[in-house]
Amino acid sequence: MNSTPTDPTVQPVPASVTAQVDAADSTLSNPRWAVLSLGANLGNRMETLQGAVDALEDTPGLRVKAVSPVYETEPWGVDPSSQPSYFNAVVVVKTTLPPDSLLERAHAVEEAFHRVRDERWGPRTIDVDIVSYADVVSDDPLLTLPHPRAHERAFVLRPWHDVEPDAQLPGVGAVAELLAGVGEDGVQARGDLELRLPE
Ligand SMILES: Nc1ncnc2c1ncn2[C@@H]1O[C@H](COP(=O)(O)OP(=O)(O)OP(=O)(O)O)[C@@H](O)[C@H]1O
Ligand SMILES: Nc1nc2c(c(=O)[nH]1)N=C(CO)CN2
Repeated sequence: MNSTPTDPTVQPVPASVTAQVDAADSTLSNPRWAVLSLGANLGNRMETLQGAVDALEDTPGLRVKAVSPVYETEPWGVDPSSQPSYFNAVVVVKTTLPPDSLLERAHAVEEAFHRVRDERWGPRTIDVDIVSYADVVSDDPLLTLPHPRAHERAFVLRPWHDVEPDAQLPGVGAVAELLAGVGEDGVQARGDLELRLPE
């Protein structure tokens, strides 16, 4: 049976769908580098951080390429005596997931470790934030890139600098310079602890 352009069953594909599929196709054939920040200040912090690294590596379309040293850090953004200290680290990944799927996966990892969201900057078993995704800059509140507070957080910049000394926070500046600007108070290297890079 012939279908002609006037066939009412052949609907044009909306431009927004075409754009989304094209974007997904180009991401699939072109893996991107992304940097994720991990933080934990409830429960067994090391076990949870390692579990999060392993869960990320178990994600189809995502490979963990580098894992930073672990830092014990004062809670940032709140009275530091009001919460337990955090363990923080960053991971550098290469991924064919587009940014929104990477965020979904980050949230799934948080849920797997029973993260509860009640108060802003409240204590948590695990927090997985997307610090940067390739050179993408976006002010979408659902996924702001780079992370809107990464440049003021030594608990992100210090471990990132360890694994990528020449890194740039897209649209903001060199990680080394941002780190020099914020200083390293309240950020203590835990040389006695180490996260394993999945095999
Ligand atoms: N780069 C990003 N990484 C992770 N979440 C983001 C990002 N940009 C925007 N968000 C949005 O922020 C929401 C709240 O995130 P979350 O609960 O992790 O915040 P938080 O860790 O308490 O604070 P902060 O955002 O300051 O780290 C998420 O549901 C997500 O939609
Ligand atoms: N030290 C430290 N402080 C924080 C952290 C964190 O991971 N480490 N995460 C927060 C919300 O993302 C708020 N405050």
